[in-house]
Amino acid sequence: MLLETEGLTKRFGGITAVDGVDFALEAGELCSIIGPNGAGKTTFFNLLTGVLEPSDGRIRFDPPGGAAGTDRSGSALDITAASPDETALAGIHRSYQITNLFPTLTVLENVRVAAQASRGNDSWKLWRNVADFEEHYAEATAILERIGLAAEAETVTENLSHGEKRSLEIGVALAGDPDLLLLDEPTAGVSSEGVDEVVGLIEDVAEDHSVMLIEHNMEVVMDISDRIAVLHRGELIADGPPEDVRGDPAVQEAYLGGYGREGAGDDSAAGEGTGDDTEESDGTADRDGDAAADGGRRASAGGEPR
Ligand SMILES: Nc1ncnc2c1ncn2[C@@H]1O[C@H](COP(=O)(O)OP(=O)(O)OP(=O)(O)O)[C@@H](O)[C@H]1O
Repeated sequence: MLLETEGLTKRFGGITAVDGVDFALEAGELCSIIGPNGAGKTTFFNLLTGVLEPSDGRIRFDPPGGAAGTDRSGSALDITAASPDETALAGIHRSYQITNLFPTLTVLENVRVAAQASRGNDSWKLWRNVADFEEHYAEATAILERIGLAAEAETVTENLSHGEKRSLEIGVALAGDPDLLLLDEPTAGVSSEGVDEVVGLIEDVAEDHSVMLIEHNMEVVMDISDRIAVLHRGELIADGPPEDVRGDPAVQEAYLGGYGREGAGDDSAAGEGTGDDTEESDGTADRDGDAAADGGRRASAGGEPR
C-alpha cells in the first residue's frame, strides 16, 4: 500500500471536517475524491500533506524507494505529524485549488524554483554547485515538454490562459519527481476546450505516478478514475470503481442527484444532494451555493498555523 489512513479525523471547534476516515491507495492508482461542498475533501488533502495536523488517527506512506525526512514506523513512514516540507520530501506533492504560481516569474522559472525547492535543505545553498543549478533547469525544461508548455518557457506566467496555468501547476507539482500527486480541482474554471487538455495531462501523468484528484466534473471523474472515494460530512460513504460508486444509492442521495442513473442523460450534473437544482450542461457540480462563505473559509484554511 502506498498510502494508508486509519481513523483520520480533523475537528475545527464543533465541526468534524474529516471523520474517522480509513482509506488506502495502491501504488499506480488514480483515485478521485468526490463529495458535496464542505464534505471535507480539501481538509483531507491538507491532512495528507501536513498543512493541517490531524485531531486523531494516523497516516502512513510507503514510497517504493523509501524516503528521507520523516520517522519510520515499521516499513512505512509515519507521516501523521509531518510538516508540508517533510511530506513533500517523502514524495507527496500537490497542486492547489487556488493558484499557487508566481505570476511575475516566467513559466520556466516557476518549475525551476519548484525543482530547486524539492531538494529540501540544500535548496538555499545556491552557490553550492553550479551543476545542481543546471540540473534544475534541465528538469524544468523536461517537465515543460511533458506538460505541453515548452513554447511558453519564457512567457511571464500571468499571461498564460487559465487552462495553461492549471497545467503549469501540475508541472510545478511534478518537480522533484514525487511518488504521489494530489490535484485539487485541476479543471476548475477551465474552458471546455481547455478541460480536454488538462484531463489529457492528468492521464499522462497518471501513467507513472499515483494520483489523487478532487474534482467536481463528473464526466472527468467517471472517465479517468480507477477508483472513486466519496466523502459526505467528513465520512467516507463509498469507495470503489466508478461503475459501482455511480450506482450507489447513498452516493446518489448525497451527491450525484441523478447523475448517471438509468434514464438520466450523461450530461446531468452532480449536485448538492438535493437532486433538484443542479442541472448544468457540462456535468460539473453546482458549487455556487455559498461562494462568499467559501472564499473566506479557504483563505483561513490555507493560512492556518500548525
Ligand atoms: N480552517 C478551518 N477552520 C474552520 N472550519 C474549517 C476550516 N477548513 C475547513 N473547515 C470546515 O470543514 C468542513 C469541510 O471543508 P472542506 O473545505 O474540507 O470541504 P470540501 O469538501 O473541500 O469543500 P469544497 O468542495 O467546497 O471545496 C466545512 O464545514 C468547512 O467550513
